[in-house]
Amino acid sequence: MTDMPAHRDGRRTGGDTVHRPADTSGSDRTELLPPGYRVSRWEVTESIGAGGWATVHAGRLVEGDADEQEAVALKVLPTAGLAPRQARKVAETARREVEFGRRSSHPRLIRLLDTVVLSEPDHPFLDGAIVLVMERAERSLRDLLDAGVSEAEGARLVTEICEGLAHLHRSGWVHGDLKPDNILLMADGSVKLSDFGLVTELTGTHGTHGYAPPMGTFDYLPPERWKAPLGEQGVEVRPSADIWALGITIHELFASGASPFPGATPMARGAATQEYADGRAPLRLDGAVPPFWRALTADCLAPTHAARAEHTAESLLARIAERPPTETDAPAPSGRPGVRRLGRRRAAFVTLAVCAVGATIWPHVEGGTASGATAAEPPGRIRVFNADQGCRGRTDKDPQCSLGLAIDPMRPYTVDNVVPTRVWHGDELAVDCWLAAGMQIIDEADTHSAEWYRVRLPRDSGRPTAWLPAVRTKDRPAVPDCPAPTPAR
Ligand SMILES: Nc1ncnc2c1ncn2[C@@H]1O[C@H](COP(=O)(O)OP(=O)(O)OP(=O)(O)O)[C@@H](O)[C@H]1O
Repeated sequence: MTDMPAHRDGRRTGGDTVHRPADTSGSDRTELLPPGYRVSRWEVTESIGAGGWATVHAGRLVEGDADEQEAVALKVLPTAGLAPRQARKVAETARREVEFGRRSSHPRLIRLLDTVVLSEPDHPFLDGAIVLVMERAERSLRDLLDAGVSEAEGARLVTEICEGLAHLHRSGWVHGDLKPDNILLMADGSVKLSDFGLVTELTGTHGTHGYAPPMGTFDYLPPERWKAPLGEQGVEVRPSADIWALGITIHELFASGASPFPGATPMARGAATQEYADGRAPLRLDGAVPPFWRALTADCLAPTHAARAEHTAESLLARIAERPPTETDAPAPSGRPGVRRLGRRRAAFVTLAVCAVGATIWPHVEGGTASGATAAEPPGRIRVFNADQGCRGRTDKDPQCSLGLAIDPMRPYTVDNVVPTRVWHGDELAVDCWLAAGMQIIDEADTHSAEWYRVRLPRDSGRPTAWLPAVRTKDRPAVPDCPAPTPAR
C-alpha cells in the first residue's frame, strides 16, 4: 500500500496528496531497527526494505517453542512525528492488517503471527510504533520481472496468485493493492499474497462492494477508480479491482515488467488507461505475452467493472487448469521435462497443496486405508506425508490441506496435471511401482526428488492410477520399477 509521492515508481492515488514527514530517526529508514534489537520474543537480524509507511526487517525467534516459526519478518509502522491525518492513516493500515490477519488464514496468504507495540520513551520516533510479526518470504514477484519467466513457471505463479485471490474473494474481502511487490515468494518458490493494509471487507446488500481509504498504487488501479467519488466511508471497491490489478501483473510477468499501458510515468500510464477505458485507444499487449495469457490478460483488463466482473479468480483458475500444453510444457530433449527455460529457477515445486477446482476426496480411505483400490493385492503401501506442519495431525479433510496426484509424472506438476481425487496427510495408498526419473519436485522443506510412485485410485475415480511425488511420503516400499510412462492427459 502506498500513497507516497516519492515512492520508487512515483506511486500515489489521485486526489489525496500525502507527504511523508522528515525522518527524525537520523538514520536510513530501512535500518530503523538495528540488528539484535529485541521485539517481544523476536530479534532483528537485518533490514529487508521499506514501503510507503513501513520498514520491514528480518527477525528470528529467540524465545518460544521448537515448533514455532523461527524466521519472521517484522514490519514496523512508526506513528511518531506524523501529522494527525497521517498518523490516522498508519493506524488504519495497521488496523486493517491486524483485523484481516486475525480472521483469515490460507496457505496462499502471508500469516500474521503477532502484533507488538514498541515502548521506547527514549526514542520518540519508535515509541508507540506498531510491529506486525509475519512469516518471512524470500523475495517478491517484482524481483523476477526483469529476468522474465518461462511460460510453465508463469503458469504456476499465476495459478498460485489466483488461488490466493479466489480465497480472499470467497471469504468476502478485496485485497485492494495487488501488485508484484505484494506477491511474495517463499523459500520453496511458492506464492503468498501480502500487505493487507488496504484490504476491504465486502458489505452492501449482496456483499458486492466495500469501502477503502483513497489509496493504492497508480499503475494497478482500474479505470473506474480514477473517477470514483470519495464519500464519507472512502471509495467503493469491488473484487473486479483485484482482477484488473491481476491483469496488469500477468502482463508484467510475461513482458519483463512492462505495463500494457504506454507512458513514462505512472500518471501518464494512468491517462493511457483512461483513454483505453473511454474507447479512445485499443488495448495493446506486448508481443512477448504468450497467446493463452494474452487472452486471459485482456479479460482481466476489460474496461468496465461490469465486463470484468464475469472473470472471477475462480473462473480464471478453471481456465488455467484447462490450458492446453504448450511447447515449453513438453518434455525437454534432456529428458528433464520443462526445465529448459527456467534457468536458475528450480524445475517444479510442490504447489498443489490446494486445488480449488473440482477437487473430490479419496472416497474409500477409512481408518487410513485405501480399501477401494482397483486390483487384488498391491505390491506395496505408502502413507501420504504433508510437509506443511499445520496440516499434519488433523483429520477434518480440510481442502486447504489436500494434496494432488499427478496424471503424468513427466509433465510439470501443475493444476492441469492432477486427477480430481485428493489425498491428505496420513492417507494410506496402494502402490504399484516406483519411477526413478520423472519431473523433479521440491517440497516445502526444500527436499529435491525426481522419484514418483504410481498409486492406485479408487474404482469410481475414472482412471486406475495416478502419481504421488516421492517427497510426499516418508515410506520407501520395495516395489518394482515402473515402465517408462507414456504421455497422458
Ligand atoms: N513477510 C515478508 N517477508 C519478506 N519480505 C517482506 C515481507 N513483507 C514485506 N516484505 C518486503 O519488504 C519491503 C517493504 O514492504 P512493504 O509492504 O512495507 O512495502 P511495499 O509493498 O513495497 O510498499 P507499499 O506498502 O508502500 O506499497 C518490500 O520489499 C517487500 O517485498
